Amino acid sequence: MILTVTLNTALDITYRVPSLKPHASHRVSEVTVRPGGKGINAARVLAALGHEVTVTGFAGGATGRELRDRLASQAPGVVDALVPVAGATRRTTAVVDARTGDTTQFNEPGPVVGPAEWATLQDVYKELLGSVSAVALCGSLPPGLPVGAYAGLIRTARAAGVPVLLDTSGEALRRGVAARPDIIKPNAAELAELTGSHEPLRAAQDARRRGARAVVASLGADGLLAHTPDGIWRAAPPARVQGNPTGAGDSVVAGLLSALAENLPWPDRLARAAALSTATVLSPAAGEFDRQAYEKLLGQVAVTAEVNAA
Ligand SMILES: O=P(O)(O)OC[C@@]1(O)O[C@H](CO)[C@@H](O)[C@@H]1O
Repeated sequence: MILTVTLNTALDITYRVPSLKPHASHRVSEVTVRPGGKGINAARVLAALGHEVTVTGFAGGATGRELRDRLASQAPGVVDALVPVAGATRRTTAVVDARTGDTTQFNEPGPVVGPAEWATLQDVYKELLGSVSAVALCGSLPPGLPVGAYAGLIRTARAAGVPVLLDTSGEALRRGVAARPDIIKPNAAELAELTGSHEPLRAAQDARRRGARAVVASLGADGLLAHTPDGIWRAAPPARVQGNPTGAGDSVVAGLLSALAENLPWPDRLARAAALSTATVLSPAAGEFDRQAYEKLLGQVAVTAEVNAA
């Protein structure tokens, strides 16, 4: 069983408009609503790959109810261990410009989580850790939670002997890295913010020095860069694809955990993660991927070892 934690879950709304223009009124040609937030997206991909997966995090209000209903109906195989909160789960809106293919994202802050709710979440998490082989901690923190929330969850996972992956940003990432997670999965901007370096290889090395055991950086169309105790690799998909990139990073997380659960070596983990990520861009909504494209891409991702010159 794999566990994903999304402290700031979201009802994900995707609007498709013919052409997005600031200051203009738009007719939305297509609306997609999905249970979301980064860990929930990763869990949906893991379940589609055939893994047993449980999600925890917070859900509250009418949006939280809708999220849970949709999880039951749209995410078969994902076990719901979400913790109720008094505040309402946020909505996040992605607007896809059909002309350019560009996506613009609006993320609400999320409900204020109180100390008693946070304590309940930590109890549920500790109990779940007893029956999982790996855990991913994903996304932003809702207001009210301590900025070291993920760092605490990482320490708990380490004490339980469960491999832990962290995918967050800003100060939560900085504190989390210091708690020594097994893997972090920043994008280029998050890695640069953490380390002050815009050179991904140097930045990944620095992030490891700060405490991450392995770093897998998602570099958009340039694919993945992995800096690990076993070596350094780049994984590049065969070509740049057009589509909705929302959730592409969550599919990297799913690919890494899926291959970790099967005990695959790093190059195979990276090939799976890069293929899933690209296949997610080709599907209309986060948490979903084009299976045919994924299977084709798996054999086409180029994974190359890099010599560490630093
Ligand atoms: O505010 P966060 O937690 O950083 O990001 C939230 C979010 O934009 O990330 C996912 C795509 O990765 C969406 O499903 C979700 O709504």
